[in-house]
Amino acid sequence: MNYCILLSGGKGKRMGSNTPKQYLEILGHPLIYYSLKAFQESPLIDRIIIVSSPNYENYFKGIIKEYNFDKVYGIAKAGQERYDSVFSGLSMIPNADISDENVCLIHDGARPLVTTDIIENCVADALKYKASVAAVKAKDTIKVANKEGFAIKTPDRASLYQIQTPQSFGLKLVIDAYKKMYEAQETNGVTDDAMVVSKFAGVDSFLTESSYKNIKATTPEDLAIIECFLSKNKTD
Ligand SMILES: Nc1ccn([C@@H]2O[C@H](COP(=O)(O)OP(=O)(O)OP(=O)(O)O)[C@@H](O)[C@H]2O)c(=O)n1
Ligand SMILES: C[C@](O)(CO)[C@H](O)COP(=O)(O)O
Repeated sequence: MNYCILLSGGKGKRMGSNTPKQYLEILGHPLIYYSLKAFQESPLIDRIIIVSSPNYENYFKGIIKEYNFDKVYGIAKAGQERYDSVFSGLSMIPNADISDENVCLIHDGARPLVTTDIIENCVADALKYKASVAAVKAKDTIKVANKEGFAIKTPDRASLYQIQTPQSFGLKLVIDAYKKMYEAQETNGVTDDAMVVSKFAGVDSFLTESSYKNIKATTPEDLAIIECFLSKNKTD
């Protein structure tokens, strides 16, 4: 039984819009619709848990019915931070399914360009390596800055990757790691799930090759790029 935790509980401060970015409409649908559809269509995903603010529960109930998104197992309540929302989603999984034979893909609802191929590769690598993160090689030269704003180091680009979602793990592994993080009260600076699994379960994630198109809507200019790729997908 493979799960997807689809995160839709953020406020999108960096986007600066009144509506949280995952509900902004592009080509007739809110962004969140596109990733929900991709997970619904993946033959490797059995159940989807959406994590959202209660204000959007009716929106989800509506599209689940309209588009027959019958893999949606539940809608969990979003937390204050991304990691709280992830744990809220994980907490909905029944004990009987908590085994590393089952994998859980954690996905940002603000990444609408995830594909069934990316999902397939993530599931395969999570089963093979226990932990996988979708990633692309950094294309730009990356500098490390000092506090005064001067570039002081240039890490070797060959070892730098931009990390995306899905982030995929054996179910027991990821749930145990999250529990340990809360027990230790060490949540400072946690921006993704691979960090939690590495620090609290000692398992490093395999970098699963993803696509440069799988971008996250973070700031307003991302929306034009996403619209361009989504419209291309429609005509391909
Ligand atoms: N408390 C939170 C915070 C984030 N997310 C989700 O996690 C994903 C990635 O987070 P990010 O891009 O940081 O979203 P926001 O927190 O909404 O953005 P910002 O940091 O600009 O406020 C998004 O799909 C977002 O909806 C969530 O479910 N619950
Ligand atoms: C998980 C993530 O999408 C990986 O790139 C990211 O860390 C989400 O949060 P951020 O605040 O945009 O870093």
